[in-house]
Amino acid sequence: MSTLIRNGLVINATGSHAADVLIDGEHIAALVTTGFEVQADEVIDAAGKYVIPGGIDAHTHMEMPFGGTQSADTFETGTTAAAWGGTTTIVDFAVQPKGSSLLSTLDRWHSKADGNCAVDYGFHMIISDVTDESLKEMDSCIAAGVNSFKMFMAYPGVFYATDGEILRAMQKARETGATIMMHAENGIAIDQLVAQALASGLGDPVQHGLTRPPELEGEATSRAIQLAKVTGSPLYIVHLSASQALDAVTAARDTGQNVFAETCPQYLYLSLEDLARPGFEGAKYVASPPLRPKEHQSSLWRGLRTNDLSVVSTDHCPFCFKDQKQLGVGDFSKIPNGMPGVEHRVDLLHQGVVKGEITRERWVEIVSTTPARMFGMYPRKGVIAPGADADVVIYDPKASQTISAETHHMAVDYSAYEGFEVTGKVDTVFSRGRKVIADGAYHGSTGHGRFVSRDLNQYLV
Ligand SMILES: NC(=O)NCCC(=O)O
Ligand SMILES: [Zn+2]
Ligand SMILES: [Zn+2]
Repeated sequence: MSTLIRNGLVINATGSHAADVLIDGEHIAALVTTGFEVQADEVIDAAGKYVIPGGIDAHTHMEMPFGGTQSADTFETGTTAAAWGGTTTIVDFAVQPKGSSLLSTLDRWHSKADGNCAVDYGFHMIISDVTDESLKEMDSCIAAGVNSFKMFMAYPGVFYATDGEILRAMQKARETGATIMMHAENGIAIDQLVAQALASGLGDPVQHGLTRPPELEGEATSRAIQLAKVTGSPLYIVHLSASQALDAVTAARDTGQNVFAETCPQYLYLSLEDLARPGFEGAKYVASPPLRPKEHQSSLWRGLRTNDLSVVSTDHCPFCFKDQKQLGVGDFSKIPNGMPGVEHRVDLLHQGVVKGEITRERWVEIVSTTPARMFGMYPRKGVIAPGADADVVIYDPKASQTISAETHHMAVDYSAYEGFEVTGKVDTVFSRGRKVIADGAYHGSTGHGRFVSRDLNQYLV
């Protein structure tokens, strides 16, 4: 089956030009001068629209166990919602329970995802038990296409790793070429602040933000950077939310250290004011790190322009308001941490283009090309070029839409962006040559999505 996308504006991270895109089977076969005679089984007119590489969301949590419940999207519902939003690859986190091996964890995540995804997927591994055995098993994970490992400086007693444990994992990463991803918040200090707030009778959702001050994200980020420097390991800071943390990343990058960071749409568009909504509404916005006062947002946009922030991922980790978030009524520390977003990342970042914060090429770079490069999928993914997977989105930059739980496809009963009016809309989505979204309908199938075994990082960004 071949498809010709005619008359669109092809946007890659490196530039934009008018071209027709020929898809043959699962791959992009050619970029052709607009109007040049080419035979294809199907021809789609993309006049007035953008043709961009499918989005890559490098940070999702489908079916993730957390705080006695699990995130509401399955791999099936979550990847279908991703497709609706122009994301054709997710990288989800396999979570090692304490006492389990990394390989049994990987098997467990494969059994959840394999045969159930609408678009392609890969895995990172969360190491919550640093033992001689788990460190050895990092080699087997790498051989199995999983070469990025997340660690936590937060959540003592659950995922938390000591500085010594982090140092050992970083040494192993240095030796193997793996990437260490860090949840950088000082969990030991935060736990004290949480206990003090609860002891004073302060249980509302806004306390989640007040007990996790930005300084404690800045401190943990600096500490992770120093540990990475000592070991010579590259470091990727996940879900960076605070200007203090960004300052630390910027300073390290200015000295040439291999430190990278992602932020998330919620930190660009939502704020502590949302956590402080009346009643229990703020629970919808509980995620860690927490939403920050609004003034952090301009620093984050600046970081995206200067490439001190290289990626925007969603940290999609949805919990329903009606039952799951209610676990924390009266005690904010029991609200399951996480927010939905996998469906809206490409659109929300396009608002950065509309408002003049970033160029449209930078938009493509942030939502697709850099995650592909950073996590060993480039040039298979992240680019419109001959030979690449035909993960292609036709995007209408002029269409408008209103985000709402009434119309979204994520299996969660609220939208963090309810009522947001956005300019731009996904028109058609191809996943490895298969048309999965077109004419306002889903045409994909569960099980089309394939596991992406990722190559070791080349640090091209
Ligand atoms: N971010 C969040 O609150 N939940 C998901 C787990 C994590 O990424 O730390
Ligand atoms: Zn995290
Ligand atoms: Zn996360």
